[in-house]
Amino acid sequence: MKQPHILCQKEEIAPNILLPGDPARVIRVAGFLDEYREISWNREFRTITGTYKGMPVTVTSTGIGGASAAIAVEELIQCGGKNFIRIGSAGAVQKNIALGDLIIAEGALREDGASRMYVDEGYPAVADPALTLALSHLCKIKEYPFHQGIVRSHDSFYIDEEDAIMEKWHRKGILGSDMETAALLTVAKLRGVRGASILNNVVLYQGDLRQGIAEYVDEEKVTAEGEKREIEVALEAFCRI
Ligand SMILES: O=P(O)(O)O[C@H]1O[C@H](CO)[C@@H](O)[C@H]1O
Ligand SMILES: O=c1cc[nH]c(=O)[nH]1
Repeated sequence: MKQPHILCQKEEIAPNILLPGDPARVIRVAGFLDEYREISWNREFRTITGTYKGMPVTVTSTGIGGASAAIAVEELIQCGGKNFIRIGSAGAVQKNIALGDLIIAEGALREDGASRMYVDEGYPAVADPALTLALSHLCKIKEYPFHQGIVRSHDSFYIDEEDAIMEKWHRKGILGSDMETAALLTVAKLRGVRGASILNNVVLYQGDLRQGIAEYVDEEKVTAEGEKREIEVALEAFCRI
């Protein structure tokens, strides 16, 4: 049976799945694969399945926010998905994180609505240790600048209190801000699959949010390179678990 939002069924989906937010990133991942075929594209959910160094892999875009990310993950699990790595973009919450640096989430603050509908806030959103270790090990070997720790996932970009919230989490050592990591890690843990997240920094701490994201969309050099690195590292991580 085809899943109602992602429009995929069991035999079309690999156990190892990359989750970008943006459907355009799906096709940029395709460039790293030996071969691939497009399975479906419905709403924000674009899915391809192919192989990387002979290993089957699926890539599905989750759209913006925890609500759509949770739908994608739930339906992909129904199709046989077992290991999930988000390959996202984020804004830095620390000054030492440069554009294009990678942020590996050990866990996520749950400031999103979707994960809180699943379970109380006290339940931690924790990344799978094996996938996370593989991601950081690969960044080290390749000498890609990366930072590892807690990220914050939220639901609303342009709220009046944004600067004050970032300042608060800056003081607590949070590394970056995105919108889907918490939902992915929470749903993955509740459903007994592996979830991890690696993020490409596209906005400097206290930098201009609109400008950072616009430059990333225009494939500005440093953040485009960060994206290539997170894709490469995530694909390699699947080969090591
Ligand atoms: O680039 P993606 O993976 O979509 O990630 C980030 O970018 C979007 C906002 O610009 C949000 O989805 C946020 O989490
Ligand atoms: O600052 C940012 C940049 C990308 N995505 C976010 O959620 N926040």
